[in-house]
Amino acid sequence: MREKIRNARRLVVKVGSALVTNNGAGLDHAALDDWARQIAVLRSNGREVALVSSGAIAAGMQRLDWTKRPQEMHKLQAAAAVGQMGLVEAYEKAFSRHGLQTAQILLTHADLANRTRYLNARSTLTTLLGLGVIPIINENDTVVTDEIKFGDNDTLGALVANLIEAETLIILTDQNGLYTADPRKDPAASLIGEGRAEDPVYESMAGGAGSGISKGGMITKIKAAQRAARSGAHTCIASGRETNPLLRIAAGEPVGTLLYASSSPLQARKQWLADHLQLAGDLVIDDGAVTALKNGRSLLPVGLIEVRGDFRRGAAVACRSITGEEVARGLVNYSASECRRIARKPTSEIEKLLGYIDEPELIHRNNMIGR
Ligand SMILES: Nc1ncnc2c1ncn2[C@@H]1O[C@H](COP(=O)(O)OP(=O)(O)O)[C@@H](O)[C@H]1O
Ligand SMILES: N[C@@H](CCC(=O)OP(=O)(O)O)C(=O)O
Repeated sequence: MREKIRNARRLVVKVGSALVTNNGAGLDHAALDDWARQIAVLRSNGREVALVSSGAIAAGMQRLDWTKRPQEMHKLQAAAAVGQMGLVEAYEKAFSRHGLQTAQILLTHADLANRTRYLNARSTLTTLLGLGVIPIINENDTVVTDEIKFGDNDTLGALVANLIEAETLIILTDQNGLYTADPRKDPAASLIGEGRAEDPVYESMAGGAGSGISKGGMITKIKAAQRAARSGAHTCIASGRETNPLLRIAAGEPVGTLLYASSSPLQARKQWLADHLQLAGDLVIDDGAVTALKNGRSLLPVGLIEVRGDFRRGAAVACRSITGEEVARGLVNYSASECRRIARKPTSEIEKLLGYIDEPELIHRNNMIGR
C-alpha cells in the first residue's frame, strides 16, 4: 500500500497545534523551518503540496502575553486573529529561504458545503499550486467557533484533500501514529502500521486530545481519514518530531499509520457526482460537443446552443443533444445567464463578454459523468 503514497502527485500536509506550538510555548520556529525544507524538496521533485496548519490561538496567546487558554469564545477568536499573523509570517520566512512563495487561505466548513464557494476555493487553490505557491490553510476562526471548540483542523485537512483531489493526506502530530489505545494512558498500546480507513475498529481505539493546547485528539484524525478515503485519498498519521517525516512518508517508507482509501480521487469524485446530482437545468449542445463529451472531453462554450432553467455557478446540469438525449451531467462553472451570454462563443471571448473569466470550460471533465 505504501507505494500508493510514493506515486501521489498532490499531497495535503496537516500539522496540529500540539506540534506547531511545542505544547503551547509560542511557535516552534525550528519545526516550521524543518517542514518548509521538506516541502521544498517535495516541490522540487514535482509534488504539489498544500499545508493546513493550526497554531493561531497558541501563537496569539503568546503575543498577547496570556499564559492560560481562556474559556470565552470571543477571546479565543481574538487570539486566533492575532496569532494567525505570526503563523503566516513564520511560514513565509521559512519557505522564502527555499525560494518558495506562500499564500494565506482561511476557510470554514460552511464555505466548502456551498457549491459556488467550493468551486471558487478549488480554483484558487489549484491555481496557486500550479504557480508553485504553497497555500497555508487554517480555519477562519473569526466567523466560526465549532473548530475552536472541537479542534477540528483534522477535518479541514480532509476537506482540502477532497477540494484539490489530493491522493494523500499526511497528518503530523505528537505521537508516532495511531496506537491500539491512547499511549499516554496505556503504556502497553502498540502502533498500527496500516489498515483500511473505513474499518470501524479504529474509532474505538482513538481517544481525546493529549495536551492542554490541542482539542481534537485521535478521533478527529480517524474521522478525517474516513472522510479523505471517501474522496479517494489515503491518510498517513505520523509524528512531526521524527527525522524527515514528510520526505520518508512521501517516499513510501513505513512511517506512522497508513489508513488507505479503496478508490482513486477521480473514481471517488465521479461516484459522488453520480450519487448526489440533483439537476438544476439543461445545456443543449451541438453534435461536435456531443462527440467531444462522449470521448471524455470537457464542455466548452462554443458547443452550447441553448440554456434551460435558472442556476448558479456550481449547480448540477444535464448536457443534452438537440434531439433531447442526455449525454452527460456535471457541475457548471457559470450561472445560467452567463452561459446564455457565452453560448457558441470561443473560450478566448469569455473575458470580453463577461468582464472576467472563471474557467475556460463550461464543465470540466473531472466534474462530469457520462450517461
Ligand atoms: N489511540 C491513540 N493513538 C495515539 N494517540 C492517541 C490515541 N488516542 C488518543 N490519543 C491522543 O491524541 C493526541 C494527538 O491529538 P491532539 O492532541 O489533538 O494533537 P494535534 O494538535 O496534533 O491535532 C496524542 O497526544 C494522544 O495523547
Ligand atoms: N484553528 C485553531 C484551532 C484548531 C485546532 O485546535 O486544531 P488541532 O490542534 O489541529 O486539533 C488554531 O489555529 O489555533
